[in-house]
Amino acid sequence: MRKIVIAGNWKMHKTKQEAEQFIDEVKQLKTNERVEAVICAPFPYLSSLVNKVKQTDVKIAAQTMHFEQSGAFTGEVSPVMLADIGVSHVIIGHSERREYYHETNETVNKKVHAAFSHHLTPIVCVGETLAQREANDTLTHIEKQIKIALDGLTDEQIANTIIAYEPIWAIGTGKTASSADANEVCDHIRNIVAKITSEQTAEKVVIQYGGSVKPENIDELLSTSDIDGALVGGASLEPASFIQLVEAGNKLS
Ligand SMILES: O=C(CO)COP(=O)(O)O
Repeated sequence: MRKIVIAGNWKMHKTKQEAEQFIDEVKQLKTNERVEAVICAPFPYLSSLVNKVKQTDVKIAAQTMHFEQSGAFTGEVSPVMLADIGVSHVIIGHSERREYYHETNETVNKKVHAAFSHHLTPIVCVGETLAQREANDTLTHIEKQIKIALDGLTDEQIANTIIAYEPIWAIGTGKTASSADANEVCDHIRNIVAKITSEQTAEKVVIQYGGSVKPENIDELLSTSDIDGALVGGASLEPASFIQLVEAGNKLS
C-alpha cells in the first residue's frame, strides 16, 4: 500500500512566532505508519521548526532550493544547507516558482537530481493552466513536465519522488478539480511514470493533488484510486484545519 503524504505549503505566510506556535499546536498529532505530515515553511524558520518537531510525527520541508551545492548565487539556498539543518523534503517546480521565478522543466530536473544527492525527498509539482485545460492540452503538457522532471533518475529515485498534481486554475481560487477529474490526471501521471520505468515502480510513487484542498473535500479526493495525499496551501495555515487534513489520511489506513 502506498504512503499518504499530507503537506502544508505555507508559501510566504506567518511570522516566526506564528510558525512556532503552529508547531506547538500540531505536535501532538500522531500519524500511523502509512501517513506522513509535512510542513513546507519559509526559509528563515526552517532551522527552528526542525528542532521543534524532533520526537514528533511532523516533518519540515523547504518550498524551493537551488540545484548547485554552493557558489555565487546571491539570495539562493542550496540542497547542502537544507540537508545540513535537517530538512527532509523540498518542493520543486511549484507553479508560482515557474511563473514568477523562471523555473523551467530543465531546472526542475536539475533540482530533483540535487535533492536526491543530498537525501532530500523532492515534491515535484506539475499542472496545467486554464487555457491549456480548455484547449484539451492537459495530458500532453503534464506528460512533458513529468518526462523532463524525472529524466536520468534511477528507478529507485523515481519510486521515492512525490509528484504533486496542481492544476493552476485551482490554486487559491476555491475551485477544486472534481475528484474524478483530479484522479484521471493522477492516473495518467502514473501511466507516464510506468512508461519511463516500470508498472512496479509507478505503483510506488506517491501522487498528491493540490488546489483548494480543505477538510471538507479531502475525504473524497483521498477515496480515489490514484490520489495519495495533498499539497495544501490556504487550509494548511490553521493548526485545526491541518490536523483535520492529516486525520483524513489516518482514517484511510
Ligand atoms: O499551491 C498550492 C499548494 O502548493 C495550493 O494552494 P491552495 O490550497 O491555497 O489552493
